Amino acid sequence: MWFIVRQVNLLQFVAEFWHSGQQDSIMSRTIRIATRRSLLALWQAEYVKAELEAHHPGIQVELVTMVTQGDKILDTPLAKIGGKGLFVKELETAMLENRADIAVHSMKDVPMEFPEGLGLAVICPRERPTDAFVSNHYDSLDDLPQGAHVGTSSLRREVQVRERRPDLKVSSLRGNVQTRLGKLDAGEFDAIILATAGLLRLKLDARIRREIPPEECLPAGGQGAVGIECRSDDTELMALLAPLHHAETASRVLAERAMNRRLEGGCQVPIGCYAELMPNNQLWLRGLVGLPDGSQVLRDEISGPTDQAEALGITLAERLLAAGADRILKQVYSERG
Ligand SMILES: NCc1[nH]cc(CCC(=O)O)c1CC(=O)O
Repeated sequence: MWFIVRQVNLLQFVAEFWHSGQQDSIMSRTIRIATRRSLLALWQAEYVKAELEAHHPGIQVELVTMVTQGDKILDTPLAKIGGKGLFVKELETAMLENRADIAVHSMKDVPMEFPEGLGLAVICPRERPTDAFVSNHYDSLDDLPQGAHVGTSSLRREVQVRERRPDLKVSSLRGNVQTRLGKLDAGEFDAIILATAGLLRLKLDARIRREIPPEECLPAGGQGAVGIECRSDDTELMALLAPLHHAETASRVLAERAMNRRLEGGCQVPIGCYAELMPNNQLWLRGLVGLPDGSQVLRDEISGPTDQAEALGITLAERLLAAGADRILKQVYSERG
């Protein structure tokens, strides 16, 4: 997390550099965006392309599309294939080999550590961070009949669904957003849970039966936020990216990722965390760790100054660990291999 902090300071520097009238040579360069080919990944890359073009008229931006391990392995639950960064490694290699300049990521899929030579330059404004209940027949989890079948790709959602409704059958649902909706429509599930942000970005708002509030389903760290990774030595590029950075979102995601990192969790673990900005520069962070069957769920929360986002995340993680999160996570990892 120190990396973000360092990069944000660096951003201040490059913003000044930018305004000091050095932009002419920069405008002639082409920015290559490495991206996966899923519609959601392409939406995010196109969003960054459009933002760069709006801030820097005349600049050239290209998409370089690629397929990642995470796109290839579709028949195994994410928790089993594990491997942090399943969706990012190929994009990172492309940047390190100078076949691309930036990669655009959903922050919830970005591993905590970056390879030598790469770092997170920018976090863009957050879309809605919640999960969405999607069904062709029912309005909400509470509305589902006894024993109904729910599909979800994440242990975090499974914990919270089973805690609320131990009678429901929850199974793994993999694939991109369209694939998952297709499985629902084919009748494989009575309902599925997806990130609201993905549905909104793909103009699938009509599929959302209910936006689940964080009290009922605490989101994953970084959910709904898009981040931009680039080579750490490319200060010229960072100057161009600087206007896309959103400090409020960055503070929230910093706290969430600090908690995840201290718990050694990623997107594929039964951990929820969600930070909100409150009046007087306060940050409110909530965290959750649980067993996928919902039989044990730990929750805690913390508030403090926004400029201590990272420390708040670490403290909350340590409180959860002291309350037994360690034991819960060990049990989950040993069961899921
Ligand atoms: N794990 C896949 C993933 N990564 C990011 C999003 C949605 C958009 C976001 O959180 O920014 C999704 C789809 C989902 O969980 O339904």
